[in-house]
Amino acid sequence: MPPPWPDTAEVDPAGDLRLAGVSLGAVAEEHGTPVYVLDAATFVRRAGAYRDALAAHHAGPSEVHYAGKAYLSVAVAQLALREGLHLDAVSVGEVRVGRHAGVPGDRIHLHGNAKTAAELREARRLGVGTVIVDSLDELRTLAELARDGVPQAVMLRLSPGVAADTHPHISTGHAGSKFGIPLSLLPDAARLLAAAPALRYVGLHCHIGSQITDLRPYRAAVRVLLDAAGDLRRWHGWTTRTLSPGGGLGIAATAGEPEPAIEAHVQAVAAEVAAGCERRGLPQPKLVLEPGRSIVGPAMVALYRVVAAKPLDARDGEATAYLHLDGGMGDNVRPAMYGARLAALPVSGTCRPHRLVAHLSGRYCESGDILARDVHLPEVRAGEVLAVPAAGAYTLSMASSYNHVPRPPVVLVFDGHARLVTRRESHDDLIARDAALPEPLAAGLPVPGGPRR
Ligand SMILES: Cc1ncc(COP(=O)(O)O)c(C=O)c1O
Ligand SMILES: N[C@@H](CCCC[NH3+])C(=O)O
Repeated sequence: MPPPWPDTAEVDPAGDLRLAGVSLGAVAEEHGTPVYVLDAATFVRRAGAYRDALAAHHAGPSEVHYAGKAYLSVAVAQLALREGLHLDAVSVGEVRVGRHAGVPGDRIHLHGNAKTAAELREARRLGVGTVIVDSLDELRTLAELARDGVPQAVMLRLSPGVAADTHPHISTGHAGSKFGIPLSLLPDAARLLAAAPALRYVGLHCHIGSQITDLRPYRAAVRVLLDAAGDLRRWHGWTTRTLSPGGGLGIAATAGEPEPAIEAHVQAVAAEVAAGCERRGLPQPKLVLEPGRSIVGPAMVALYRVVAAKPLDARDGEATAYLHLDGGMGDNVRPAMYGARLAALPVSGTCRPHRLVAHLSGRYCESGDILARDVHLPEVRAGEVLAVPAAGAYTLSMASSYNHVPRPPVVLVFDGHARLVTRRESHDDLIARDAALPEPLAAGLPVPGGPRR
């Protein structure tokens, strides 16, 4: 099937949807719904496309750092590692998943705009290789921590002042962004670094945003990084060994949406780095890219069961009905938060003619919990299972247990096999953190300072 479906998606002769040879209807029966299904082959092909394109188009060394914020689990960290990828972690929690999965500390970069001293200390204890510093205060904190005698490799995250055409919530490199060190503060950052002998400057980073389909802003961002590399060389004689223009490549989530090819993106970045270094007389750095969405997004399909089909009194847009699903904004907040558009098809009788236009409504107690509007579908009845493609990125990683609904499981499919790699959260998991009302209050004693009874 064409994108946005995963590489191995097909409709079998009985008219049922399969992934990696596994019936999605069978996955829904065995594991319940909602359930997320991860196609290993799609993940591996996309990870490999980055790795191979970088090797082909960049003259120096290169690394692909899988951005765990898009979606991270032990199995996914291991899959990324198996493909030779490194890990971009944005919290100690993500570092721990990586380390637990067997990712060596020196293959982990730690990002984040508000890392606390405690987090930085813990990251160092866990052996994190490079810290991507986001502010002058963080540089001071790190300099203090590195007085313990353990040197620390650092990259500076710059705020490049480059606007990317994407949703404002996921634009990160424009002037005024909360992320990165403003260019005007680069001299101060360099002075702090120079005064901290335990901090080792290795390079520069920026990230202009996410779900980006126009490649031009990447070129602009690379030029800003290379100008800064030239400044640091002039001021302090430093060599920028590593250059990372971040991640952010967009994907298609519905048929016909534009999706830039991974190789074209890598080639554009590498060409700008090569030409820019030559123009400035800088050595070719190690080039790092940090894709998240463009690797895992298209590799996952979410399965929901239709709980009720509710006809509308009057047409709403094109839709004549709501299909109430057993999931929604708790497992995929993207439509509510960014206006993301999603597609869907039934897993059985997938090729039936489209006779229905419906809104796919989530189960959460919010009017805004609509997963997709005006979706063209076959006549779907209550009880049927729908598959939503391109569901891998920023869905489960942003999931909540709103309404005390447990978060869904993940089933990995490969070569005719299906394996549960993350179990469903249970009601016991959700209750486990709660303590009962303290004894005196439970016994009805008055609360000091509270109203008299
Ligand atoms: C620093 C950094 N690197 C990489 C990424 C991954 O972005 P994406 O998942 O859009 O490729 C992000 C998220 O936007 C980020 O903030
Ligand atoms: N959560 C965002 C992406 C955030 C990128 C973080 N730097 C999304 O779903 O599109």
